[in-house]
Amino acid sequence: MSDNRLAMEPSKEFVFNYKGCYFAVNTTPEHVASLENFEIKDSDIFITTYPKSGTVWTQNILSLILHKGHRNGTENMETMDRIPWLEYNIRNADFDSLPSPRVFVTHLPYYLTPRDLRNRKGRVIYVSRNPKDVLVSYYHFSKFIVTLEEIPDFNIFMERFLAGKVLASAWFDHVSGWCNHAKDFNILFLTYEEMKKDLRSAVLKICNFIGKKLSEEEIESVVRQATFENMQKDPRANYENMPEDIAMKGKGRFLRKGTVGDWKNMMTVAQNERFDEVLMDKIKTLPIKFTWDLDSEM
Ligand SMILES: Nc1ncnc2c1ncn2[C@@H]1O[C@H](COP(=O)(O)OS(=O)(=O)O)[C@@H](OP(=O)(O)O)[C@H]1O
Repeated sequence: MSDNRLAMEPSKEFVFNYKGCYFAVNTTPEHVASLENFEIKDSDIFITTYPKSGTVWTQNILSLILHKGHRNGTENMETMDRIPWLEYNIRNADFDSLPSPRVFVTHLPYYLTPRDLRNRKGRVIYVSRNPKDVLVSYYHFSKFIVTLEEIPDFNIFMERFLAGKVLASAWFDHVSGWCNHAKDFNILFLTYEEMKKDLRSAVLKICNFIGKKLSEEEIESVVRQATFENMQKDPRANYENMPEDIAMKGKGRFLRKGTVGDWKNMMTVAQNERFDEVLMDKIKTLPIKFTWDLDSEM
């Protein structure tokens, strides 16, 4: 294989492909396959995202909404124990014994989710983010998380991202798959940018969707603790106590910048044109309208 083609292939040391989707090697094809039959309860909630789209943010919001002890700081439970990863059950959580409503987090494409979920059982909160910011966030993340292949050259990382040769595969396939099959799910769509613009409204939408009534004061407390600045200071929200096998290499932070439009600080004019050439026509077919910076909407 030529050097160029080699550079495009994700290393098998880090990922495997299962039914057209790349997974990190800290799960197994058997575990992913078993999820098809995973039994869903009506009260279950799934936070579903493509990587770097606001997953941890939404996890923290759900923890704050659902758990008084999390909200008032009397409980100190790690986010990944409170809301475990469905396809990466790294702490071997017993999913059956989680208190109701159980909340899971996942990067699964729609077609690999549990069958019950695809029959409108349980609830899905799907959060998406403009893909240029996703790309830049993903690039920085891959430099400091042990389980991701580090690709120092941003050009190569971008080409892999555009070709779907990264963990969770192609951004467009993920988002369009979920949008096109929305009717199969009981689903709420949110964007990172709307959360950023008006966090309170996003929190209220989530409360309404999951049928949780909170007082004004409680809502205020959720919103306050879910801001970027306050989450950065919260070790639970900032994933400071990660297990060693997925820990950080020490060059970055989980909550890095938390802004809309950071891609402008990273992508050259040529890279931006290349990105648009590959993805922009496709993006325009999506029902979600992305915000590229806080002053402009598509
Ligand atoms: N409260 C709050 N406000 C604004 N932005 C926030 C917040 N919490 C997390 N983030 C940003 O979300 C990005 C990480 O995305 P994910 O949590 O989806 O990453 S992961 O897929 O779970 O690895 C990552 O984005 P970047 O800063 O652009 O890298 C985080 O900083």
